[in-house]
Amino acid sequence: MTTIGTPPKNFLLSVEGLTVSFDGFKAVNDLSFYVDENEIRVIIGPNGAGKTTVLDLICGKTRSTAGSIRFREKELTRMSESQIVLAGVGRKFQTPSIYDDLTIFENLEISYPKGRSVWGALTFKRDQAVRDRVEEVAEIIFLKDRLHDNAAFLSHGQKQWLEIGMLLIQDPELLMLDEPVAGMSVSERIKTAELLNTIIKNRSVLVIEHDMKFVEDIAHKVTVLHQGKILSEGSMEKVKSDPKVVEVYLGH
Ligand SMILES: Nc1ncnc2c1ncn2[C@@H]1O[C@H](COP(=O)(O)OP(=O)(O)OP(=O)(O)O)[C@@H](O)[C@H]1O
Repeated sequence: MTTIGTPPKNFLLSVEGLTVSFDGFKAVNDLSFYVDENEIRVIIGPNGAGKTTVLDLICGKTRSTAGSIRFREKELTRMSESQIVLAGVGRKFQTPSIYDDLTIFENLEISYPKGRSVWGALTFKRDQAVRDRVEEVAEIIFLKDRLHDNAAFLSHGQKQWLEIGMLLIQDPELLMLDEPVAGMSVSERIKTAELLNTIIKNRSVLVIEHDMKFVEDIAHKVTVLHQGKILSEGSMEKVKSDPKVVEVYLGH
């Protein structure tokens, strides 16, 4: 029998029935959510709600017990961490993993994907393409005039931006960030919101965040997790006024 009707919408990321059980404890429990193209989605929720575990599952660091994670036409639950990166999913962890003794230029340069060059043996052209891309990314992360300084001299916030830049240079279609503004100054936080709004022209961003002011500045949609399940979902306005969210999270 054929079904006639509107085909399901093509989301960039479709998470369905996702479950992971650690010794019988379901840290993520039958979770479903959908992320659009060019969307900034923020996941919030109390400590232990399962937020980090969701990102671990998407990037392949943790294996699911059940459920599906569709990204474009690919089923990520069956792929290795490196295959998931190649498929276009970038993940930034809380602690920056930049090289302090290299310059900002060098940090970005070493993150440029190898073997993706269309120039073949024309090394000269490839080098120019890398330099152009490094400069383009440096501008987005507000570090264009610092390219030849060692990363050690950057502020905490600038180091976070550099690490975002090291992911951006690989041009991921989905970028996942775990508490990107933790420890940042107010002005750095505002610039980070600006940065995210620039980069979603070519991708979607999935962010875990506790800083509600920042969430208000960036979120197109908020997913509130509690005990591995969705407690509420929608605009910041909507979830903020949801009594369940106030009770388990925002009221504390
Ligand atoms: N590898 C693991 N083995 C056993 N339990 C785990 C593992 N990873 C996470 N958990 C448990 O799963 C639950 C969810 O943890 P998770 O770190 O995803 O929460 P979170 O929402 O990110 O919290 P926080 O805001 O504190 O970072 C916690 O109870 C945690 O102890």
